[in-house]
Amino acid sequence: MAQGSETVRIGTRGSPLALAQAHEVRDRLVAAHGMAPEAIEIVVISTKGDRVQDRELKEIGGKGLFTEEIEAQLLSGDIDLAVHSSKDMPTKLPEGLALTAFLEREDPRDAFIGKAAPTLDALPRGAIVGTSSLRRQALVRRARPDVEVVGFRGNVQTRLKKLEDGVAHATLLANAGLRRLGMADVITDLIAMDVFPPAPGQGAICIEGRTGDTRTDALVAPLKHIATETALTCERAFLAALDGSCRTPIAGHARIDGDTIDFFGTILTPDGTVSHDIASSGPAGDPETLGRTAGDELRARAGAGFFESWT
Ligand SMILES: NCc1[nH]cc(CCC(=O)O)c1CC(=O)O
Repeated sequence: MAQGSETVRIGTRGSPLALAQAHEVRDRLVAAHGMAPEAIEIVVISTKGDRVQDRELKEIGGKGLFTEEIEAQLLSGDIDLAVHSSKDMPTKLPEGLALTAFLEREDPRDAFIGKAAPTLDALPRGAIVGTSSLRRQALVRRARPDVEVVGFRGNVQTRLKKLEDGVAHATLLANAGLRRLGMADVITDLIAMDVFPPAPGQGAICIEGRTGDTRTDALVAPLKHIATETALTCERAFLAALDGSCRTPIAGHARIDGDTIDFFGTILTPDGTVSHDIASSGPAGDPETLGRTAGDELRARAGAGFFESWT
């Protein structure tokens, strides 16, 4: 392990959600291996995405906004593994790193947190919905072209505070994240996935490690959930085929049913007026092909102009 010591060092961002996830991984490692909790150290690493709070994420751009500094410490050996939300992970990782485990996915749905009304459907005309996610902005506009969407950055707590302060009448957050924070009581509705398909990877915690690091691979092996890994491989192949950047609203979700993967994907224009959907199924043994094929097909159907019209 790092620096020749026996201690396992877990790198994470410092947001309350990231810390909750890192602690969950620590607890599971302790339980799986009967380790002493002190043998696992949680190392908080500040990323560019955490530091820049005054601009929209799509303006700062670039992939790996929340991962670069963490990955540098993985490569240098300062940490042994990193815990992430799969949803925040770029499709391409630096040479020498890999996603070595996916924990069992929790509910992938988006939660609606409404002050003016309990559901998106019930919001009055002209109500303000705060969300900085391009996917959620586009999906809200598709479902409710008569409401106003405003950017809403910051961590989960910051966004809920803005809602309390009356900056918006409603917001949307991942159910899984709110549950991990013990904050599910703020939810007023869970939105059906056909109206509001989740982001690829939503609800699944993943572990990033060094390729070929057999010691950490063995350590995380008991935490692996194979159906989640299969689903995530499919969703990430879909995203990669679309060259998903921070600027394109993309939703995608794979579900494993026995030997079959059922995949559903959507791309939208940011204003929600144009969207393309795909539903396809394939063998669980080849999630990569299913995801990539779905992405290629949506890309072809949308046409090049679709992606260039707003970037
Ligand atoms: N970009 C922030 C982020 N990354 C992952 C989650 C939720 C937890 C998850 O999807 O596992 C969130 C917050 C949110 O979208 O509400």
